[in-house]
Amino acid sequence: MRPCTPFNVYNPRQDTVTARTLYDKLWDSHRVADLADGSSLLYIDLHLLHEVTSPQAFAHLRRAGRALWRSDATIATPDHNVPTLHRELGLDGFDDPLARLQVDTLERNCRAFDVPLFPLGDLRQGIVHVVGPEQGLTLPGMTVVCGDSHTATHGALAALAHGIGSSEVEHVLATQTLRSRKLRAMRIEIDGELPAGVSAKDLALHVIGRIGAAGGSGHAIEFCGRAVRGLSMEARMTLCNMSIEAGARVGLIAYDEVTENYVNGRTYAPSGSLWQAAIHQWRQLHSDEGAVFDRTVHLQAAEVAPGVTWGTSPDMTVAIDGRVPTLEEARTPLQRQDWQRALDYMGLQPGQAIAGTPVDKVFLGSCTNSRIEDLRAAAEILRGRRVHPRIRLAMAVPGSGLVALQAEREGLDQVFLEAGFEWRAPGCSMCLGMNADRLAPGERCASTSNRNFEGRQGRGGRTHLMSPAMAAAAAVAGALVDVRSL
Ligand SMILES: CC(C)[C@H](C(=O)O)[C@@H](O)C(=O)O
Ligand code: SF4
Repeated sequence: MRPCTPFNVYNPRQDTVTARTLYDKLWDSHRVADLADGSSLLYIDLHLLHEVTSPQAFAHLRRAGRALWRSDATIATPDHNVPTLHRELGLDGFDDPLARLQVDTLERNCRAFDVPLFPLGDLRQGIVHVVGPEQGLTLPGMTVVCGDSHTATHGALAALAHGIGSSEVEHVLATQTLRSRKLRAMRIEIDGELPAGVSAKDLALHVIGRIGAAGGSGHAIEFCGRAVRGLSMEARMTLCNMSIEAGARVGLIAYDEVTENYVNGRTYAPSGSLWQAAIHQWRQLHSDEGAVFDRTVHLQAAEVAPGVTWGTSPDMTVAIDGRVPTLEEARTPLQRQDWQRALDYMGLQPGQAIAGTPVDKVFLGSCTNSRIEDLRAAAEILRGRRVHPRIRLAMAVPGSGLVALQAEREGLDQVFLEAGFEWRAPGCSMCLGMNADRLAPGERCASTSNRNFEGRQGRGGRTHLMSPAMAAAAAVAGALVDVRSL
């Protein structure tokens, strides 16, 4: 273990810069001041807002008579509780008065405080973590915050990105800075290549299964190694998105050509000479040779198989050809208790094969897996096939209006509809059931989202997390199945 400071931090009094991690570089370049209690004030480049965690912050600002420090570094879009049907009705399409009030309040606050907004009905509206990178708002080297734990997603672009609480949302709105404590640095190196039919979601579940749901706590994780470099930008977002489910606030991937090609040409990305200047700097966004991490984990990509969760925590995960654990396999009495409770809640028997478990609903969406590549992967499985008659509802919920448009241009919406899926409007939807898209008690769902906690998708609902291809395969088979066997 090494102390985080001062040895690995750029010291302006010295001529030499010691080897730094990517996290060190992002931290150092945003540190405005060191505070007496050991925390630091970080400058925030981009602040993303949604309807659930911003209302109190605006209310407090109003009461204190404060303005926004930089409304142009702030952007908002409603996502968590928007309905995914009848969007042509606007606010009249909401059955839930609280959800309607929150979305209406977001729109009013944005008007009053001059915050750019992608509102309902705008093609750019969508899940905030899909929208930021898609628009080129999230850029390499930035600090990005949002009142939302899955802000870790944006770290895939070599940005320091994490969730903040409502009072911090207020602080950032008023000052464009955040009081932060430096995290420890963890490196997860994934060697080799992912086998055919295995995606970034399977890798994310594998990582969480190995290090545990609290394995990354207190750390900023940097994912590296050949398997990570081989991932597309969208796949990298899936991996970083799930860092929070491994207990880490931050997930990072170094800048490379994949990042550069993804960002180039996006609406808010720099262009011309600014682009040239930007890429010159961005190319430094990697951990230096010899940079020291507090913890390193090595994993082999060849060992990753299509995964599925069996329990009520994302680390209760198993390869699709595996078995639910028996209680005797628990390492501690506490784990045994957790597993017993999870098995009861999920209606599963210890030691049973996970494949073949019948499914009632299928949800394709969420900030983890609702981008165009996710929809393509699912559509590829569904083309020419039908949803099993046992499935009560299979829904595809694109991450943004622009993702939906692209999918429609490629005819993917037709593939979903012909297979028996519903094609819905963008939002968080059944990822957390803050709108009408929910599981009924006891219903079992094959879901591409990121959390399988008790009641997450509706009271008494049972969630199995998996990749888009695996969820599509479950829709066809009416049960959990190995997508490679279809
Ligand atoms: C509502 C919001 C605060 C929450 C989060 O922070 O993650 C949500 O997005 C979630 O996924 O549970
Ligand atoms: S899609 Fe799910 S995980 Fe992502 S921000 Fe929305 S509710 Fe949270």
